[in-house]
Formats: sequence, structure tokens, C-alpha cells
Amino acid sequence: MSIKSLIINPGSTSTKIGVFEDETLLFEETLRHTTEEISQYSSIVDQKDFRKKIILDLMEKKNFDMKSLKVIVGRGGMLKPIPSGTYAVTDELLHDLMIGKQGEHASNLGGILAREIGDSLSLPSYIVDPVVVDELMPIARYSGVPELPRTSVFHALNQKAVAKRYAKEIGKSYDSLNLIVVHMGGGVSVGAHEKGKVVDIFNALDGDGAFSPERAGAVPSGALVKMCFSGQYTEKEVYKKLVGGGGFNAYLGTNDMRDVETSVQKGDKEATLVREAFLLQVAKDIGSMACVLNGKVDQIIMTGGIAYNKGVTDRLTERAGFIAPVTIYPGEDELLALVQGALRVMNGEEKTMEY
Ligand SMILES: Nc1ncnc2c1ncn2[C@@H]1O[C@H](COP(=O)(O)OP(=O)(O)O)[C@@H](O)[C@H]1O
Ligand SMILES: CCCC(=O)OP(=O)(O)O
Repeated sequence: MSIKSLIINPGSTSTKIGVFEDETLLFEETLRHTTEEISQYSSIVDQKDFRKKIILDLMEKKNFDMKSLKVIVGRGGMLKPIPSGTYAVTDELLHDLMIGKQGEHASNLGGILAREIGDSLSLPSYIVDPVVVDELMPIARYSGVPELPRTSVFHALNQKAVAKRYAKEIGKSYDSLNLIVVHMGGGVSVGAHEKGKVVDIFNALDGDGAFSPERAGAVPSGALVKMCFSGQYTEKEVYKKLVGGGGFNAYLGTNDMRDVETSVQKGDKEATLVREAFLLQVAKDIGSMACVLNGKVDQIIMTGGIAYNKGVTDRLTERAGFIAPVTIYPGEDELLALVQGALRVMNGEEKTMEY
């Protein structure tokens, strides 16, 4: 018997929704959120009802019978560091999403909404490869301050999905390849995949890599300390400068790369400089990961919404293409990866992971 699933993928700048019958997509929708829309809410959990309404409105618009569903699957959020896999949204896991065990991010809402909608229909709910999948090699955890270890927070679901897709397309196993995966969405993460494990990562959230549409990435640490103690800002205000209001938002007032591109095409000097600075930072992150892999890189894979922009991928290839050939998978394979994760446990091919 076939399995119909509702897939919920909240990102920092969008909510993506899909309905599948087994692995066949019945329909999908991506709703983009402007900075103004998101900044009305003081916390991620406060956005729950707004994002839930979007989902239920879409189901109504499509005249979809919710009773025909067998499972609800959400993107997994800021839980404790855990291995890759499919997890049931248990009470403990739900609690950690609600409190944001490792912090706040829209992905926390994936499991919360999956469980809420699942419970209302008496259906199971799962998350797959949450943003906290942790396969870091021990030496990648050192930051220089023992109390502040580097952490693995990234687009684990899509990074793994596109890496496996590439391996399949060239007839090799993911475990046999060394890949650098560059995900450019609302956040940016660059990962070193060594024989099937993400052994080092530039953290996409409040971490150490390139800036992104809505995040600062790495900033000069001494100046940040001074800002924190200047008395001018609350803790929340400083954090917002780093996550939410950082990056393109801070320089150009938009989290939408398409607006940036339009300004660049019109000859806007500031937009051109900021875009070029972004590309420099991402290229430097790729170069770092080449060293992590001892220069033995089979392929660089560029993905995420920004990878639709050919100007961006061409310039990155110009800067980093000497390291390895480049494959571009624009957007992301997250909806299908979420379905496949749930189907594997429901069909008994894989065990549900214990949280
Ligand atoms: N067709 C496109 N061309 C260029 N940029 C795009 C396109 N589609 C999305 N983007 C940009 O990608 C970013 C969002 O990427 P996405 O992977 O959807 O992020 P998230 O899941 O974090 O919300 C935004 O800056 C958006 O403007
Ligand atoms: C929290 C890491 C993943 C991430 O940054 O996702 P978005 O690009 O969707 O915000």
C-alpha cells in the first residue's frame, strides 16, 4: 500500500512544503519570507502559528484530504549533536526543539509542526538529518578557547543528499569520495566530506565562515567583545546583528539574492562590492576545506537557492575551480531526502534512531 506524506521544511527565508505519494511528488510550494515579515516575531517558536497557517492554507487551496496522509516529516533543528539518521519526534526531542537546545533557527519548527499536525491526525512524525548532525573529526573542534569549541551546525540534510546524488550519478559510493559541498541559502555552510563523513564544517548559523543573506559569519572577535560591552546594545540586539540582521541584510537591507543581483545589474557600486566580498569569503572557505582533505578533492558541489545564480557560481568556479571540478545542483533536495528518510524506517529498511 502506498504512503502519502506531508513534508515541512522551514528555512530562515522560506517555508517549503511538499506532499508525496511514496517517492512521487504530488505537489510542492515554496513561500519566501521577507526580513520585515520575519522580524515581527521575537522568537522562532513565535513564528509557529504563522508558518502552520501557510501549510494548512496550501492544503485547503489544493483541496487535499489530510485524512489520506500516513506520516508528517519535518526538517530537524537545533537539538543536541547527534548522528545522521531518521528520528521520531518524541516528547524529549520535541522539548529540545521548543527550547532550542543549541540555539534558535527556523528548522526547530520542522519537528514541532510535524508533531503538532501529526498528533491532530493521530499520525507519526519524524525528522531526518537535522542541522546538528555531528561527524566532526576531533581536531576540527578546537577554536583556540577551550570553553568555546567549534560545533557542527549546517545544512546536513541537503549537503548529504546532494553528495549522495553526485556519487550515484557518477556510479561511485558516497563513502569512496572526498567532496567539498557549498550550500548557499539564507545561511551558508561549506563542508569537507571525507569518505562519507562531514569531518569539518564552516558552521552556518553563528559560526566561523562566510557571511550570508542574513548572517554575519566570522567577525573580528576583539571588536565584537567591545561591541558587547559598549552598553549600547542588549544581548539580543548584538545576536541579531550576527544572525538575522547580518550579511546582505546589514549591508544592503535585503535577504533576497535576486534583489542584490538586480542592483548589481543596474550598476549599484555598493551591491557589487558586497556581492564580490561574499564570493571572496565563500571561495576562501572552499580553499580551507581543500586543506582539510589534504588537497585530495574529487569534486566541489555548489547548491542552495543562491546556486541558481549563474554569475555567483561562475565567479566561485573562477576562484576555486583550480582545486577540483565543480558540479552545481541549484536549490536543494531536502523535500525528497525527508520523504526518503521516513520511508526507510516505515518500510523497515532502517531503524529509527534513538534521540
Ligand atoms: N532563482 C534564484 N536565483 C538567485 N537566487 C535565488 C533564487 N532562488 C532563491 N534564491 C536566493 O537563495 C536564498 C535562499 O536560499 P534557500 O536555499 O531557499 O534558503 P532557505 O532554505 O535558507 O530559506 C535567498 O537569498 C534567495 O534570494
Ligand atoms: C542552521 C543551519 C542551517 C541553515 O542555516 O539553514 P537556512 O539556510 O535554511 O537558514
